[in-house]
Amino acid sequence: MARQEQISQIIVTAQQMRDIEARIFAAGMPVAALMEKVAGLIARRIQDIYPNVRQGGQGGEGGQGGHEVKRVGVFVGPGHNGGDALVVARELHFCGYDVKIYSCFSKLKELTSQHLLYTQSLGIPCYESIEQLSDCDLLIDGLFGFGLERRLVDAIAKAINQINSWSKPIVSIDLPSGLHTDTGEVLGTAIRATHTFCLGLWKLGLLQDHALEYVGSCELIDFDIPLADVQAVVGDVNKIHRITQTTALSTLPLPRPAVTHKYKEGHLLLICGSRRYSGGAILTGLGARVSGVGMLSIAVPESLKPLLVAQLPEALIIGCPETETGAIASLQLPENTDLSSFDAIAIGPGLTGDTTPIVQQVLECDRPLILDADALNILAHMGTIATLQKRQAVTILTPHAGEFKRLFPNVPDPMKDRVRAVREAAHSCGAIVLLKGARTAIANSQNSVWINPQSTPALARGGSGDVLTGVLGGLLAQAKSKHISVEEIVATAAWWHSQAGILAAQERTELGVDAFTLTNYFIPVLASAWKELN
Ligand SMILES: NC(=O)C1=CN([C@@H]2O[C@H](COP(=O)(O)OP(=O)(O)OC[C@H]3O[C@@H](n4cnc5c(N)ncnc54)[C@H](OP(=O)(O)O)[C@@H]3O)[C@@H](O)[C@H]2O)[C@@H](O)CC1
Ligand SMILES: Nc1ncnc2c1ncn2[C@@H]1O[C@H](COP(=O)(O)OP(=O)(O)O)[C@@H](O)[C@H]1O
Ligand SMILES: [K+]
Repeated sequence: MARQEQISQIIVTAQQMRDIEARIFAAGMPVAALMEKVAGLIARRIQDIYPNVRQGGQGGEGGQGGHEVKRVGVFVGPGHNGGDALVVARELHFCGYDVKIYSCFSKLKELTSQHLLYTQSLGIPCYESIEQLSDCDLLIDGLFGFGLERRLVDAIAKAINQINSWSKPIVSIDLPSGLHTDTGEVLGTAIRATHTFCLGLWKLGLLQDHALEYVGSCELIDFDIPLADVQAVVGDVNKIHRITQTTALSTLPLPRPAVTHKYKEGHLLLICGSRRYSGGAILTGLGARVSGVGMLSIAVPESLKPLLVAQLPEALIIGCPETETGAIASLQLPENTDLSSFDAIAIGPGLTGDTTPIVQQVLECDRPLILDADALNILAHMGTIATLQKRQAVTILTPHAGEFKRLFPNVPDPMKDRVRAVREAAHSCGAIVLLKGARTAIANSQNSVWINPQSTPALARGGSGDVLTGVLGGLLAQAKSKHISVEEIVATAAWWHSQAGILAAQERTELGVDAFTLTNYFIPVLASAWKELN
């Protein structure tokens, strides 16, 4: 696998980044040389996106003409994030931008202090009041990077709030100042960046939901960290993986073997729907359809059968006896079939809370199982950890934050640190847990985590989770004879779902992605990614 791809799949904490940095320095790389290299890359990227108006705007984002600027304001903090910013300031000055610096710290790290002296010798003005930078067209945030651990208060907090109030484009170096590098938590206040140039390796905090309002569009500035150093620090356990197109495509059941048949390509059973929530069953079925699964059976209350047959003519619709409320009363599988006949089972969407015996029965079977929606709430009532401890086969839970809290009342609040929460949850119950959100996070019981780095708020709509359950079920069923880890399959389903949402939103705006429409975008996304690969 190409180096760039390997780097793009890694996510680190602040401590891991410090350890990696220490190895590079111990091997002989001078600190100043590394700063020079990194900041040079940042300066070049800034010139691409924000070309200097004096040079007639030759560059531009992606070379197509960017946002021209003349005056650049650079905010300099006390550590090496400030040092990076000063090197950027100097380079932009030499490229003809009008650069002004703000720095209000009495004590700077040695290297940062030297760079400040040199910029002053070049005649680049440095101010202690941010007001002097209010007329700039572009702002560079080099206040704090991964060294920030304490809350921002007093003058610096006030300055950041004021900078945000100007509504100017802001480029943050490494991460928006004020965000915690690991949790993405706002430490008092934080810069609201337009672009974040993350240095070297993806920092975990940038991939946490509550950081998203602050990070703007993120890109990685690769500065050739040796993979051996990364591997030595990150290791293979407790790893945090960033899901990419490459990992997703390598997991999908493509190409198919030339000689195969429908049962070899997986038999999925969906158990879903009720008289009240019939749509959930349809959407889950349509999700399963796009996965390409060989055989699809869907157990629904008898009264829903005609509806499901009309929507999914290729599926075997199993009409089950229903309760007075129109929920499935008992699973009435076809003759010669029991739950062990299926390669995977997904249960939950639209079931209602009246199906506890069904959920219990399914939990007792030895098939790979996905629990979603109402099945999760029923599991929470049964006692998540005690119930799941009895299971031998793979279990996947796909809660949103509300369901998550009901399932795992003793795990720290996912609103604060979703990655820690999902990790502790998976560890405590032995299942694979997919915590839905803007940056869906998946953990297994061995503390490994996968984060889906791109998505769209267009997916924040009723029914889009049902589609995910169907897709995931279909992929899981197809994986039966292939040596693909279940975690990778779950990660791939999350990636595919988001990419379908992104494509749909590009074509139809963020308001045009209802769950039914979403199902039409899975195959176009896959077709273009597959074409790119081959
Ligand atoms: N690793 C790499 O590969 C590379 C790293 N590089 C760059 O180094 C950056 C990390 O640099 P860093 O370690 O110097 O920390 P940084 O984030 O600048 O700030 C820490 C300073 O802030 C201070 N401080 C903290 N809290 C505070 C508060 N609430 N209020 C006020 N002050 C507070 C704290 O002071 P102290 O705690 O001692 O009081 C300390 O001095 C990294 O993000 C990247 O940009 C590149 O140059 C090359 C490649
Ligand atoms: N802001 C967002 N950005 C990206 N994806 C989102 C956002 N909000 C929700 N989603 C995704 O939309 C889906 C919603 O699922 P869920 O809440 O279970 O809905 P439902 O049960 O109605 O189908 C999840 O896959 C989730 O990750
Ligand atoms: K910063």
